[in-house]
Amino acid sequence: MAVCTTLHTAATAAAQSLISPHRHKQQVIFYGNTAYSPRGARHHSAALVVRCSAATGDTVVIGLAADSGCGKSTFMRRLTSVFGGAAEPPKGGNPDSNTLVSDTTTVICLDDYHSLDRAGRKENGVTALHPRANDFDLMYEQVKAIKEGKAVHKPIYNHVTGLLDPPELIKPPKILVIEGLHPMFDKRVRDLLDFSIYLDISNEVKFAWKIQRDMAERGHCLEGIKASIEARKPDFDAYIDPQKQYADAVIEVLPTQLIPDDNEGKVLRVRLIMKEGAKKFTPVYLFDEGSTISWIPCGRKLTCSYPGIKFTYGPDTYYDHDV
Ligand SMILES: Nc1ncnc2c1ncn2[C@@H]1O[C@H](COP(=O)(O)OP(=O)(O)OP(=O)(O)O)[C@@H](O)[C@H]1O
Ligand SMILES: O=C(CO)[C@H](O)[C@H](O)COP(=O)(O)O
Repeated sequence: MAVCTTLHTAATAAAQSLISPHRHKQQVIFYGNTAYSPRGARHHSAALVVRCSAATGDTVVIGLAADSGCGKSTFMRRLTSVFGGAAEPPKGGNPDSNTLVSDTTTVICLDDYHSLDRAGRKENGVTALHPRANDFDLMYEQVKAIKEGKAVHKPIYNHVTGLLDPPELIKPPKILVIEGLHPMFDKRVRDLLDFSIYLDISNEVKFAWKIQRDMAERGHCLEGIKASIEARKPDFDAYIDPQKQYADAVIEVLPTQLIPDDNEGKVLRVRLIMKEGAKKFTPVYLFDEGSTISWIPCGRKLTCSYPGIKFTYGPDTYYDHDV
């Protein structure tokens, strides 16, 4: 249950509240000469702002799953800015904290629930993707507590040292995002999620992104990155990839089909797969439900080799459910 307030910038006195059956919080801004309130009332030359917050005050929890180097941080930065405010590490805390806090949203990285540090994983011959290297009991207890409005002391996995650092305090935000390798792996944690997203990046694209990032920013050599990708593959297939069947939305990023024999990888094919009947969210469409758009630039006018754009919509099935 959410309480929503609509505010009209050209009619400041006109503010009204409504109760929505959806519990998630959102701010929707409609611009234009004519704006419609959710009840259908008409307002001219106004910007309509709808602000919703949970009537019960509990935290909305979003899960974002993907393999390392698949764009979780990049996607999160965009998402938190959509929810409001710039996301920053907790002030005065551990400089190597993986947490990001904004006005509305706290993003915690599930790497913080590694139960084995870098040396421990090496000793036990397991990768960070293996369930044995992660503490799902603590993950469940802490996400549940935050969802119920309680602060927790969450551990920190330090990616610089490879060690487990002293915990940091996480206060319950309006929106909690848990991002990492396993947000949908443990059923107890999965059941706490109000919405879940899986970034499904094809191998070709994943390798290109990871190689470029790890060489430029993390000082790894090409051979080392390739070896690490190979070593993680069996655990990725066993423990990470299967989570996509549970996601409310899957974003697939694949090589383009618009450029024959493309090896630059700059143009990508993206498929947004949305589960039908997700309880708390309505589907979104690139243009409009059911529409397909194709744009081919005129070769005589353009000197570049861009292949154009295609937006295609269609119903499908994915892991036995309608999408
Ligand atoms: N949407 C995108 N389009 C193009 N490149 C992208 C996109 N998202 C991510 N990348 C590239 O992939 C690299 C890895 O992305 P990012 O650091 O967000 O991944 P990550 O999943 O958070 O990784 P890790 O878990 O290892 O920290 C980035 O440096 C960026 O160059
Ligand atoms: O898959 C990963 C998620 O980010 C990391 O490899 C894992 O967290 C271990 O980190 P590091 O390589 O820094 O020891």
